[in-house]
Amino acid sequence: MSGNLIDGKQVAARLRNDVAVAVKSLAVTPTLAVVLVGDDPASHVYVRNKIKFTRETGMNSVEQRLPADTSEDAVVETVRALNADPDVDGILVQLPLPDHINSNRVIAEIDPDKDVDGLTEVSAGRLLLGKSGLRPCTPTGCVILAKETLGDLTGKHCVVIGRSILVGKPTALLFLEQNCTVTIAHSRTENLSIVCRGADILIPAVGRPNMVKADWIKAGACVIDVGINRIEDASRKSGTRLVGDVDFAEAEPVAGAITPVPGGVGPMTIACLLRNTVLAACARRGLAVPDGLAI
Ligand SMILES: Nc1nc(=O)c2c([nH]1)NC[C@@H]1CN(c3ccc(C(=O)N[C@@H](CCC(=O)O)C(=O)O)cc3)C=[N+]21
Repeated sequence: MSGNLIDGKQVAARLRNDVAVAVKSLAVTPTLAVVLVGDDPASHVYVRNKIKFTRETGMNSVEQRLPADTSEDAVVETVRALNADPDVDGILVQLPLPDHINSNRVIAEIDPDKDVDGLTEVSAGRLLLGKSGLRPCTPTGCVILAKETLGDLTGKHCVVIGRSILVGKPTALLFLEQNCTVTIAHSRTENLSIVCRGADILIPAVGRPNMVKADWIKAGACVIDVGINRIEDASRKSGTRLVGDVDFAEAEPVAGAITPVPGGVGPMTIACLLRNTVLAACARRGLAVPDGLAI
């Protein structure tokens, strides 16, 4: 491995350890509830991992598995029951939901104080207004990795490619909170490569394999690749492999630091979910943010 790799697996393992230490220090055991509707195999793998890590960090997990033909009303009722359960600190509704269910309606039902994905309107509003609240996991993971690499981010030019509600917009706001100068670039941005080349921190979050080329990157820049794209690869047993939005082979020699895919932002997303579960458990009880979990 080259010296400029940002090891997301290692940083995530450290954060999970910090979470475990924080959990031990609490008088209560935080509980994460995961709602999984249907039988999408990828979703089942993700949920299994989330539950495994939740238990490894000393927390409780409750799993609500519902069949694919569950009605929207029934999913809403499930969320309401978890809202009302005082033992549940965090609620995660695994996305995507089956086509006949309106995800927005289901997410809107989640108690914002239990919204460990940071997806509700109230969570988004709190982030925009700079109020305390639960922040989305992938964007938080990006900030932690950038600070791990660069230290204080004040004054750095951060270019986020992508304006999604899940990643692009909240990522821009979180880096603004770190006193960065933030540009949100997207599919309609003119001279995209030149805009990106101005970045001290470049964060592609588009979902297009190998889109970001070497000449989009300022020499020495920190590149945090949010893309997780499965592409065909006949040389693999599975016939596929994961790549990011960055053409890694080209970009790696130019970047000062760069996250691989897999092993970059992905593991941080799950670690930040665990962190949010502890933060939710503390905030609901009026407790301060535990040592080691502040950003
Ligand atoms: N309510 C909700 N919240 C989510 O946060 C959420 C979701 N639904 N639905 C699906 C997406 C996807 N997602 C990932 C998390 C970790 C990895 C991850 O750890 N990836 C590994 C590789 C895993 C592999 O090999 O397949 C890595 O990048 O190293 C990937 C994807 C969270 N999501």
